[in-house]
Amino acid sequence: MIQRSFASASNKIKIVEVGPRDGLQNEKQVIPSEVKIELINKLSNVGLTAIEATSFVSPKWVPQMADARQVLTSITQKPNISYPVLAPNLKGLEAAIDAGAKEVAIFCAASETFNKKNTNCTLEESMERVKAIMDLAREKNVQIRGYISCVVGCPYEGPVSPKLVADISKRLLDMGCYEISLGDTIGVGTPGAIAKMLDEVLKVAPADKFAVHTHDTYGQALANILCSLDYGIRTFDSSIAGLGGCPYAPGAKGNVATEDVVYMLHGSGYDTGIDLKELIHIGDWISQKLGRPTGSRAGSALMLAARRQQQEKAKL
Ligand SMILES: CC(C)(COP(=O)([O-])OP(=O)([O-])OC[C@H]1O[C@@H](n2cnc3c(N)ncnc32)[C@H](O)[C@@H]1OP(=O)([O-])[O-])[C@@H](O)C(=O)NCCC(=O)NCCSC(=O)C[C@@](C)(O)CC(=O)[O-]
Repeated sequence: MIQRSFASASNKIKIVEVGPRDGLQNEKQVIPSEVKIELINKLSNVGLTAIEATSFVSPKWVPQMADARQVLTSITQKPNISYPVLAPNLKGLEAAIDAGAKEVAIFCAASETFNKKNTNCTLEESMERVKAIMDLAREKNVQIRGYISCVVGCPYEGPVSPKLVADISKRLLDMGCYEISLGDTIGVGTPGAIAKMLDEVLKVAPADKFAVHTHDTYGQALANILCSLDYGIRTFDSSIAGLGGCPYAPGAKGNVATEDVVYMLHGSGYDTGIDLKELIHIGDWISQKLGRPTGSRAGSALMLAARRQQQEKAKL
């Protein structure tokens, strides 16, 4: 049974657009840096306030992100938008700062096996890395966002304990993360599982300290966002055209599509500040660049309607 007692929170929603990073990191084809840069510049014009730009991770582990410095230093950064980047260790943080990053996201998983596969270390070693990152970040005035992967299920270990997710959240917040993004990395979560996880997590900090990051592998992403809204969560990660999938989560589908999230939220009376009409054109553009149909249902339907309208106009 889903608890609905937090439904009175604000109707303002923050979307963290993760397409340029989470969306593209797992693409097998080489994506030119210019395309990534153009994607971020286009996304900077639709009302988004946070666009995750790239990751400063080992290029041996994630070759697609090898151009992190070029991307971050070439985009046109707008003053009202943050452009966080991922860093798994001190080396990544130093490189990110050197390229001008003002916000960095660290990541770990609520599963030892996933943590090892993704970052080649145990959860405790991840915590040590985060501590080292925090010390330098504080000195350099860089904001740190924390990701926890596998918050309801792990591809290697199965269901994950909500208590463990709450414990890791508390440790990351205590170390200085300004927000924790709770990742359903493989999209196995249902509203029931998300509710159980949030019941525990919200014992350690209020809802405004958390974001929810969903993948749509089982078609549950929008339902999980709706459930999280009931718990007072107001920040959601999503990816243009539903791009994405973690390289260390076999079979995981893309992130929930930003167009679908915005369509649902606007239709339900929430305010994202995002221009959906502009957004769907970017989804269409990047899908054409990647040579495949968009992963957004709303994007696809709205583009079709827009094209029909254009054809009707041309006939007149
Ligand atoms: C953490 C490591 C580096 C450990 O990997 P390792 O092999 O144990 O690292 P190492 O310290 O032994 O170094 C190996 C090589 O990598 C280099 N190296 C070391 N660090 C860096 C760095 N920062 N940037 C660039 N290069 C680096 C280092 O210099 C060395 O180079 P070599 O001497 O062999 O030429 C590796 O496992 C790694 O990069 N992992 C990242 C994996 C990744 O990016 N996964 C996807 C992001 S997480 C995700 O998508 C989930 C999320 C966030 O979206 C939420 C969700 O949905 O759950």
